[in-house]
Amino acid sequence: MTISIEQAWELAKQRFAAVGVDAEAALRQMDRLPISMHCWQGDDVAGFEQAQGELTGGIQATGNYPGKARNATELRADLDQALALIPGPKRLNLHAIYLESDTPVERNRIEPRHFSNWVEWAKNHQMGLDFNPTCFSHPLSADGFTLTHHDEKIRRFWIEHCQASRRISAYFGEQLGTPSVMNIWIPDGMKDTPVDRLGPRRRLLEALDEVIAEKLNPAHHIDAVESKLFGIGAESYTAGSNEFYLGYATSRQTALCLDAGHFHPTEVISDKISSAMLYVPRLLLHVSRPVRWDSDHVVLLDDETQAIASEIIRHDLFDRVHIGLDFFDASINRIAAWVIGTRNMKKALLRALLEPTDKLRQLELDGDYTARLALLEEQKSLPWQAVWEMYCLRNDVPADAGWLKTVRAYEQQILSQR
Ligand SMILES: C[C@H](O)[C@H](O)[C@@H](O)C(=O)CO
Ligand SMILES: [Mn+2]
Repeated sequence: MTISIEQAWELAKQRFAAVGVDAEAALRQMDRLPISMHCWQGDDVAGFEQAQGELTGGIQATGNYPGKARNATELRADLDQALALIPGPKRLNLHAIYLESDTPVERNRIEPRHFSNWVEWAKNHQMGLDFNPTCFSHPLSADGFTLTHHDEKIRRFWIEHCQASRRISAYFGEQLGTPSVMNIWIPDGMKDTPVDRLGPRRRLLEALDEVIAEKLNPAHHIDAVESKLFGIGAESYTAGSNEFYLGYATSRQTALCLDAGHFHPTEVISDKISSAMLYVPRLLLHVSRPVRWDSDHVVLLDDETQAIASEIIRHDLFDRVHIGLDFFDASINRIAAWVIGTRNMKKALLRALLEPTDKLRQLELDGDYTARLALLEEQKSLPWQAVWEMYCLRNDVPADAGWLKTVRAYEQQILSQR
């Protein structure tokens, strides 16, 4: 006998109701939690500038799976495929190098019009856009410094690039009716032990203050800053460290971006959310999967992804935490990578929404840690998957691994011809 998605859902609803959880309410909450998908998974962070150079800045996309997007039209078509296989609200996160122009445009001269096709596309999808200045893969970042550069002319170029990026971000927000989160990440650092750790950080502080000086409508644009521990070729010193940006975001009240791959190997960002939230107005998450280093593997439904989701749900941080993804795997089908990682993030959110948190909280307050552990473990095997499948059904996307067939067909018809 085959049990239908509807039948399994009815049974699951009763199982969750028995532990005090309203599964229907959980599905309603899912619609309040968009995931910002990163465009750069589709082309290995190459972008569409006229003079394309190599990927620099201490980050790497490894693998050469065929079929990567070569222009914005192809990237949008690939995104369309991925989006159609992921349930619920999504956003798209763009980098400045994904501009469209017939003639070369210097990065400090980029304008909203270079992104108008993206805005039209987002309108058609009823999606918000997020943005990032691109402070890497450029001749003026070749020596490893951008906003911290000791050469005032080069520093000015990157300040202007970030200022121009903010105006594009505000244009996204104004056009789409939802604020664009603009994240600043710079690769600046040193391979070997520096003598002067303070100078670059002081210059970064001043440069960022200039970048964010222009007042923009917070309904259109949100500033975020992203720290990092080290990059390839910048192993000994990173100017934009965790302490630097926690201080910056706290003192300037910008959003703080926590990337899962940007800390020491045993540190987890799930444990940083509750601390940072006490000091900064908003968080941006770059959910990623570091394997031994900041390797940007596809997000799994693993303990840390679950812990991140649980933190957001348990503390009702829906409106203060922006969930973005940051992985780029070039060794597998790139559309499948988006689908797997984004569905996993959403599954983690749903599982968190199906947790009997009030009961667990009470047990903790009562000091009954035995029951807390017992319940936490038992609820892992409640039938959340039946709720997930109903969510997929209602959103008209494949409930199970059936989505892979669609990706394979697209690979055969489209990707293999590139
Ligand atoms: C391409 C992204 O902006 C980049 O991955 C950045 O967010 C980062 O995490 C660098 O390690
Ligand atoms: Mn990141």
